[in-house]
Amino acid sequence: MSSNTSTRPQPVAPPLKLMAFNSSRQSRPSTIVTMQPTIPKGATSEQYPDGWTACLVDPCIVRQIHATPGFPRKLQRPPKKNYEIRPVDGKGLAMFATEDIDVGELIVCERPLVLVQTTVDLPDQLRNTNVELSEESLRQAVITNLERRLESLVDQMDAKFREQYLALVNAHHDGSGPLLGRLRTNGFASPDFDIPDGGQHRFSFVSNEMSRVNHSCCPNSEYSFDMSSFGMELRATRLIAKGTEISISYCDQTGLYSERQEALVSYDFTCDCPACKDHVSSDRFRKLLGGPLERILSNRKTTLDEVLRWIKRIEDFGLESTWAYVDCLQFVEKKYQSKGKKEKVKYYRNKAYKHTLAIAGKAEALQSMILP
Ligand SMILES: C[S@@+](CC[C@H](N)C(=O)[O-])C[C@H]1O[C@@H](n2cnc3c(N)ncnc32)[C@H](O)[C@@H]1O
Repeated sequence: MSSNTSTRPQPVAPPLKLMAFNSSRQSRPSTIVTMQPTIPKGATSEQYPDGWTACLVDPCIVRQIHATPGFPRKLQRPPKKNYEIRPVDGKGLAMFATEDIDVGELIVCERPLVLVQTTVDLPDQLRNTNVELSEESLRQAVITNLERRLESLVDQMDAKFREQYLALVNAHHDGSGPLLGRLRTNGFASPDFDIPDGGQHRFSFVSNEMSRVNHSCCPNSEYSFDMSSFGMELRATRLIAKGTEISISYCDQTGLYSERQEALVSYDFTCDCPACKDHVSSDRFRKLLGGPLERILSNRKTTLDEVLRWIKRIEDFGLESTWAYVDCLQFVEKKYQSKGKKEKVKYYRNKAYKHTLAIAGKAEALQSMILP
């Protein structure tokens, strides 16, 4: 997810769309390996209740993961299970709150089933051929290649995790193959890794329970990734009342209706969230979240009341998972600070912290408390 009002790095992203395939014949081949970090060969899922991740990535990525301070920390689980997964009309399975869940509260923390580098080079036989191939043929060749690699990866998974992966939904009927289709339907983009070739590589995580969270353009939760525990974390971005469906956004929720529709096409459903139902007013507001709000927040003359009204409007449009919202909260905190209103400062600081925690995870939230 990206924000129009902040240049801060966004460590998480929505579930993947199939990546821009590298169709350059000259490109350097990347070595892709299959491995399971830190888990001894032959280990079973019973021995490792936190699970582990089958990786289909360049070996240098595995080295980077291993070099993360504290890796592999134990997963931080919520103190009590606060959700259930059950079918819902027209959406397949869905995740529901089984009690009220507060902003910033952890809902799910799980180790991904797979981590896959989704930008892959052309198979050797195609790279070495002199025959000109159409973009579509190249795309199909890369898809087939990745499907084969995924077959080998899935074959090596523990039986329980393999079963979980194969039970996921595949919404992609465009020649992706059953394993790549599942990756594309359920994948979450990972944080960036440094690759020595300097290329723009992309990675995708798939996990078990979190894959059951459906989409909304005004979601009530957000995903982040904690590298040291290698855990995917889902937290509430507004109060989720018991019985409410838990949702995330699969696309940039600050995008306009037409942009969101386009981004969602490959998931094979029509979004009927409030922003899509009333797209005229939601588009009008979303257009303001970019440049106009940014200018308002950087203008010294902007008043506290003005930004408090913005906060209310962002909440009315269900956009609390955006950086625009956090930026407004931090603006208000600073204004109260300049007025010496300690209680208000504490309140808004805590609110900004909880939202940053939900959007970007603990490391980023702690960092935001330290920064002036
Ligand atoms: C990541 S899966 C989510 C869990 C899925 N419902 C299941 O049964 O496992 C994504 C798929 O769920 C369905 N889906 C997600 N959000 C939806 C929504 N707002 N309305 C209808 N279907 C949705 C679509 O079929 C989509 O391709």
